[in-house]
This record gives sequence, C-alpha cells and structure tokens, in this order.
Amino acid sequence: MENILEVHQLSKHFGKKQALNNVDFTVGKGRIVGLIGPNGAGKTTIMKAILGLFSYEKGQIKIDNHPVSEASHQALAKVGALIEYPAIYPYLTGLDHLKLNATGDATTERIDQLVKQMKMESYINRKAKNYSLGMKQKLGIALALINQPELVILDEPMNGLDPQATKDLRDVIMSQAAAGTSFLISSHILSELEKLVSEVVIIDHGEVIKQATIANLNHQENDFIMLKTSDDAAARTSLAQVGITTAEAPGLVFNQTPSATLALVIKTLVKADIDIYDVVHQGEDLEASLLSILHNEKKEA
Ligand SMILES: Nc1ncnc2c1ncn2[C@@H]1O[C@H](COP(=O)(O)OP(=O)(O)OP(=O)(O)O)[C@@H](O)[C@H]1O
Repeated sequence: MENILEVHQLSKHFGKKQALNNVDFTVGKGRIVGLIGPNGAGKTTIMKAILGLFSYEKGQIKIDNHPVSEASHQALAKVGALIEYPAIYPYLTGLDHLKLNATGDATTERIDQLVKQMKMESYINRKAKNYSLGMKQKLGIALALINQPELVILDEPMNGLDPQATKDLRDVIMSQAAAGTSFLISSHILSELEKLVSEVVIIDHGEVIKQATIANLNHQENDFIMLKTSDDAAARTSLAQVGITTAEAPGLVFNQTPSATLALVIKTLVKADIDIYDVVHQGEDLEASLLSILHNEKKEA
C-alpha cells in the first residue's frame, strides 16, 4: 500500500525534556489512523511537527514522498488540519471563514456541499462570536476539509461535539476516506475513535509502543472467550486440571493463549462429558486494549 505520510525516527526535545524519541509510523492512502496515548505522550507534538510548526533534531517526515520540515512546507499544500483550537474571527460568519479559506475551482459548490454534509446550515450565516464550542469545532473541521486535502490531521476533533454532531462528523470522515482522503486523528474518546479508525498508533512517553490494525489489537493482546456449558462448576475443575484458569462471569471466561487454546478447552470438556451450549468471543474494546498494552509496557520497563 502506498503511504501518504511517513514519519521516520523523529526525535524532539523541549529544553532538557525529550518529547519524542525515534517515532516511526506511517499512514496509508485512504486510511483513517488514530493516534492515541496518555496525556503528555507526545501526540500534539507529532502533529505539529508534521505540519512544519515545530523544528526537530532528528528524523524525517514525508508527505506523499516529499520531505516536510519547519523550512520545507511545499508538501503541506495537500494537508488540512485542526490542531487545538480553530483560529476563528468573532466578527466574521462561518460562511466568511469558508470563503476566505477556500482555494481552487468550484469553491461555492464545495462550500455548499460541506455545510450541508456537516449540518451547519442553520448558523453558517451567523457571526462566529455567537457560536457554541461545538459549532466552532465543526467550523474548524470544515476549514480543515474545504480544500479537499489528501491528508487531514485532526487533534481531538470530537471535543465539544454532542452525540448527533459526533455521528455527523464520523459520516463526513468516512465518506471522505472512501473517496481516498487519509486521516490522522487523535482523541481521548476511544469508544468514538474505535468506530472510525482502521488502525492505531499508540504513543507513550514520546515513543511509539505499537502500530496495529484495530482487528489485530483486539486479538493480539487478550482474546477472551466465554463458554456456557451444562455444568460450569465441573467444567471449571476439569479445565483447572489442564492448567487453564477461568474467570467467573456469567458462564466461564478464559483468555486464549498458545497454551490455553479453544481446541484444548473443547477436548477437555468433551472428555469430561460436559456439553458446550455456547462459545462467544468477547474481544476487547479499544480502551481496554490500550490500557492493557500500556500496563504490559510498564511491567517490561
Ligand atoms: N511548547 C512546549 N514547551 C515545552 N514542553 C512542551 C511544549 N509542548 C509540549 N511539551 C511537552 O512535551 C510533552 C508532549 O506533549 P504533547 O502536548 O505532545 O502531548 P499530548 O500527547 O498531545 O498530550 P494531551 O493528550 O494531554 O493533549 C509533554 O511532556 C509536554 O509537557
């Protein structure tokens, strides 16, 4: 797969503090990638470095194969971004903002379409000083999207959005990604991010801990399987005898590992003459995966 963004060995200090340490990751064309990690991990610093807003001591950033740095901005013409708070002028309307920022052909059509898609029609002609936090946030996102960028970088885009606006934003991002736009998105609202991204890059203490698809994340770390049997107590004892521990939930829950496979569980229960009524893969949500990865990383450190 071709990459729209490549970050190689990126390192940055603020004074003595190392904010980024050999950060490596990629964003494939048309992919929606989540940048996640605890507060202060380095997410915003990475995004600002990609946008040429910060210098860095070491490493390389390439957008569509062209290098980007504080001194080399050309490739950023293909990028739209919303980092921290949108730059909004209180005495201009939302429409004025979009008109001022739109470049290229058919700007009126593109503005109309985006305003409709983002459901901003009712306030787009009002002065921005009267906008709520969520309205400003939507305008900031519309400004990032207006010039049909190839890569869109959004830092906490769901901030201040109500559930309907969050869903509208998700629909807009999905439809743009389907048309080939790539996204790098940070968010603390992992339950929302999970509905949107196909991949995540996990950052902690300025380092990439992991880049993985959501499907791989959910299955690599913890693969919980729940069983319903004809006799859960007897099943628990039989499984303990072959070294498989089960948690008491509704039914029997075990974590599938190379030494505790579903195949071994089924064989053991059949041998003990216990019927299996149901087998459910529980998987993990993004939040649980993130916490367990960060927890394991601390244990290994
Ligand atoms: N301009 C700056 N000057 C000095 N230190 C900074 C500056 N910007 C960020 N840092 C430090 O760099 C580290 C990474 O910060 P960054 O804002 O990138 O984290 P983040 O992952 O975006 O955090 P959050 O989730 O809280 O937004 C933090 O320790 C922060 O204090």
